[in-house]
Amino acid sequence: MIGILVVNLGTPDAPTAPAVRRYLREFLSDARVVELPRILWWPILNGPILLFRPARSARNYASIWLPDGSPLMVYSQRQCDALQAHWDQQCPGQVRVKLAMRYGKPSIAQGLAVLRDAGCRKLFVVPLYPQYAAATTASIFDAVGKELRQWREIPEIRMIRDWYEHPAYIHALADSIRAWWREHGQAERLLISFHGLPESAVAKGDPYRSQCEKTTALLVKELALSDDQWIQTFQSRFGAAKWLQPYTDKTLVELAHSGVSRIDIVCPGFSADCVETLQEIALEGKETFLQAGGQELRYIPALNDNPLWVTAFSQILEPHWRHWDSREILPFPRSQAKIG
Ligand SMILES: C=CC1=C(C)c2cc3[nH]c(cc4nc(cc5[nH]c(cc1n2)c(C)c5CCC(=O)O)C(CCC(=O)O)=C4C)c(C)c3C=C
Ligand SMILES: [Fe+2]
Ligand SMILES: [Fe+2]
Repeated sequence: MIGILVVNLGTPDAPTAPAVRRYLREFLSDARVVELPRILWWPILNGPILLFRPARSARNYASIWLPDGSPLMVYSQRQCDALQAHWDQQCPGQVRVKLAMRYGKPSIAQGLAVLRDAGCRKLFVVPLYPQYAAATTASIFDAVGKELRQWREIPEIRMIRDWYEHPAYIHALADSIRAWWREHGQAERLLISFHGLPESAVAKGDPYRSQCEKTTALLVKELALSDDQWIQTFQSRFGAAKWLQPYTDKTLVELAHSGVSRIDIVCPGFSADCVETLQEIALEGKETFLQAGGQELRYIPALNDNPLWVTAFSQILEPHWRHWDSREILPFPRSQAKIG
């Protein structure tokens, strides 16, 4: 049996200040996320941040909360259900997909235990981040390593690091945007917004910015957009330090002031919709743009459980399985191995 541990960031379990505080405490205590020396960071985190941010953040979560819970959890779980159904059909009984969250529940330790108990001796760990950042991807690998330190017998493991330029991912993104344009029409400008990162992380060698730029270059090429039809930005900055630029919110104002009235926004770094896309972009970004004089801002949903993404995901893993012992592993159906 092959196990696939699909890992996303994690999310509060309720849109309330206490639940958001618990979540932020765990998330922002991770030294991969905030790299300041602990002695400096601890009083800031336990002072102003955990005092004031949870209430404001909880209001943001409340504005996009779904009947079944936090969007990040709901869409990540649907994605895993769709992946499980895909492999149940391709090779019944041979693959087990399990969702885990880096912060909160279901934890990485719980996810690994479920796969072990299901008899998985070969394991993929797949962070749901197409672009590598130490703050996200490496933190998941840390947590997997930390948990496995307590196991006597560990499985054979492959960690999928990134897929920012994989043709199947680019193709799925482009197809989902084209499908959206067929249904809703195309605005004057496509804004391609990625989660931000402190500039200092890139200065220390994080490949995140160049991976985002490569994703954008491949995407606009596949969409055959000319240079005046798109713009790439970074959103969700946190704290006072300089983050990657151009900033999404400032760009929205500048575009409105320069006479652009209709914008479509897509966020290719988010595999599942969440507070950063549904609240910060689709609600707050829209308000910012309209207040600055723009007329329409439309958010193009993340890939979520789109069948295009399920196919792309299986294609991203495909070469990895082929390298595993073929006697134990299902032969990968040739029809699935082709891209396009
Ligand atoms: C120093 C702080 C942060 C870094 C660095 C950071 C990097 C980073 N984050 C994502 C993806 C997501 N972040 C999300 C929420 C979120 N991010 C931060 C801070 C940093 N992120 C905070 C404080 C929050 C919580 C919301 C808030 O209070 O503003 C989410 C959504 C979670 C959800 O529950 O919906 C995602 C996804 C990436 C990809 C990244 C580095 C590239
Ligand atoms: Fe974040
Ligand atoms: Fe945000």
